[in-house]
Amino acid sequence: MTTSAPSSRPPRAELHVHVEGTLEPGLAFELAARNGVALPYPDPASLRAAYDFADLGSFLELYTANMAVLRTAADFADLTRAYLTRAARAGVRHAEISFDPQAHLARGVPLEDVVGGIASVLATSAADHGVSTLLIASFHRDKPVVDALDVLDRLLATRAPIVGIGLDNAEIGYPPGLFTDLYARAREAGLRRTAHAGEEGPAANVRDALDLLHAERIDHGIAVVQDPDLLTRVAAEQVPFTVCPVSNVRLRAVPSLTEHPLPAMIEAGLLVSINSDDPPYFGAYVDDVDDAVTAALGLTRDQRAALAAASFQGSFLPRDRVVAHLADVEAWRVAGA
Ligand code: HPA
Ligand SMILES: [Zn+2]
Repeated sequence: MTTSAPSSRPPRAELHVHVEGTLEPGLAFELAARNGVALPYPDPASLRAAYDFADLGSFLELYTANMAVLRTAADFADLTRAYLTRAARAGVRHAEISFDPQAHLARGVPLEDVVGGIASVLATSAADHGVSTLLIASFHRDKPVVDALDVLDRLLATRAPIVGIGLDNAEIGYPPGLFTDLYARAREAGLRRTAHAGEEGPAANVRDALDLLHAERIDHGIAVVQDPDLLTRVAAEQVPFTVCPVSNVRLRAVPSLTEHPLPAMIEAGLLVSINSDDPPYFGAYVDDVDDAVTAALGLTRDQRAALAAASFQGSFLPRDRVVAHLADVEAWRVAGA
């Protein structure tokens, strides 16, 4: 009888990944050639070498510039497919994928092509990749709320297959309170709600995302450790936090993985998962993130299983699906015990 070795990584959900941020330099060059777009780098290796960031702003500049190669529904489909292929290898069983509709509208790419291209691949992701998927429309904090409201209305009018909304881009100077109308409208429309908060900004942004936006989940949220009262509250409420430790180091929100607040968040009893954010830009898909934090922080198998379990518990999946995934995580945990 043969027994297969226990998988080295747990099954997990990825809850914090921007589809535009999954653009590999090789695919960027392929799409550039296909669309007759010139990239200001001679080859993929030179582009990858530019993935060295001083802060969130310098990352957003390159991330936004590279979107120039995404022109057609087929481009968005290819991008999404490439991510799912790699995510499946990382042990991802469920992915909640964000996209930035405003970034593409600003470049004159029709909303239908963006949503249609991504959704065409997500529709069969479980069969094709063994990864179930949900789509999140993420709005830009540094653009006016009326702009976001207009795009949300268009997404609703066209019955875009989105499960919820998010909030991303620059954080400093753009507090959650600017987007109360957007989140109220999404809530009325029955959409789920997540928001980037406390990435570069203060813990108050996490509190405001919860209290003013009624966000159900917080993306990043690492600043929460600076506010003991808030930390106690989010632990009691089991608010999901989608933490991206490698992203935080690469964008210099945190000096190093060993100094990352992830252990403090775990210690406080938060419902915290680990995620990739923008994998090629930060040199790590979620399996690489798992390996890196495990090595840097000395995580135990039980702690890694708890992070994977939290990824399903923090998802927007129905309860019965969460329970089924939790059984798989538990099987992984005991297989290595
Ligand atoms: O981590 C992020 N923060 C803000 N905006 C973003 N857009 C892509 N990734 C991010
Ligand atoms: Zn993000």
